[in-house]
Amino acid sequence: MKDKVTIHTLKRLKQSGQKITMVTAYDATFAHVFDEAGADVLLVGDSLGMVIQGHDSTLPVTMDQMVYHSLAVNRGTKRALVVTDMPFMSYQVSVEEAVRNAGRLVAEGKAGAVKLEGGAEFADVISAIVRASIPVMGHLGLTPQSVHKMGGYVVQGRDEDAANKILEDALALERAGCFSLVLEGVPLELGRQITQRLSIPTIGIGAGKYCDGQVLVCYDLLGMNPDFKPKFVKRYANLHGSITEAVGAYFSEVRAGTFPDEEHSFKSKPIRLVTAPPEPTTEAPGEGAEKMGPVYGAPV
Ligand SMILES: Nc1nc(=O)c2c([nH]1)NC[C@@H]1CN(c3ccc(C(=O)N[C@@H](CCC(=O)O)C(=O)O)cc3)CN21
Ligand SMILES: CC(C)C(=O)C(=O)O
Ligand SMILES: [Mg+2]
Repeated sequence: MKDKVTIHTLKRLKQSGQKITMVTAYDATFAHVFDEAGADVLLVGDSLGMVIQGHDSTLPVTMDQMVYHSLAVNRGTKRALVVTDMPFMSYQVSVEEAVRNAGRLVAEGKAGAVKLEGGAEFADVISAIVRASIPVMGHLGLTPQSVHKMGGYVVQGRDEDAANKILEDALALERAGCFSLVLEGVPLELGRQITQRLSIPTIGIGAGKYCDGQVLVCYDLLGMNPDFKPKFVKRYANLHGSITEAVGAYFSEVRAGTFPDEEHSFKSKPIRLVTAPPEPTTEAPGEGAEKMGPVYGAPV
């Protein structure tokens, strides 16, 4: 087996100028495909609240759900580093709760690292988790758990003050002990400058080409949702189209009676079934007989 990716692998990739590949995964089957395809990092993103659960934000996602998906992704992964998002309210209340929850993701969910959103105001939380020997990935810029504070999913750091604040936060996260950080929804030039100023690798999503790596939500890059196409998403496949075609063909064949055919059916020697048909019932139909329909409820 190819060597497992660790936080040290990622630092070496930055130092040698090689890009880091990261994609979200939520289950073992997709994780296995992405791992074999060469992902360096698999992110069990709290975006699962939107793409798996159908919510309109990531806020309702719970710790138990992140543990469940993290374990599933872990089982499908051989080489990639599995990073699991800390969900909303699992690290904001107190340092103690944050360390305990990060510990659950690693101990119960078998994550190799955790990710949390926020800047300098979370430096104490991050250093406490790192002190517990749990690697932490930061996440700055467009931080979806702050959707109400941001007033929507809006690009961050467009003016000089906002850009400087994000750079300060990035430096604070590096000092606090993050091994890497996600930069989401910031202008290309800010992505470039932060990447240049940090010794830890930056992973961009809508943060331009100068980041040390890139991450996308797997369903976005695979083209699963024709109604979701923000500027930073590139579709490398049209799974929505392929799947619609595939299940459509299946439904047509079922309706036409051409599936299953002989090739997809089990054969045996000729068999004569000897079990007698049931005796006609003599009892009066009991309560609920009506609901059972004409076959069982039929008068005798
Ligand atoms: N499927 C999916 N992909 C994601 O990238 C993603 C999620 N879900 N859920 C969690 C967050 C939410 N994200 C989002 C959601 C919407 C936009 C969006 O609509 N952006 C517009 C407007 C940007 C602006 O006004 O500044 C765009 O065109 O990029 C961006 C990021 C990123 N994350
Ligand atoms: C988009 C990535 C960075 C993320 O945090 C998620 O998928 O939840
Ligand atoms: Mg997330």
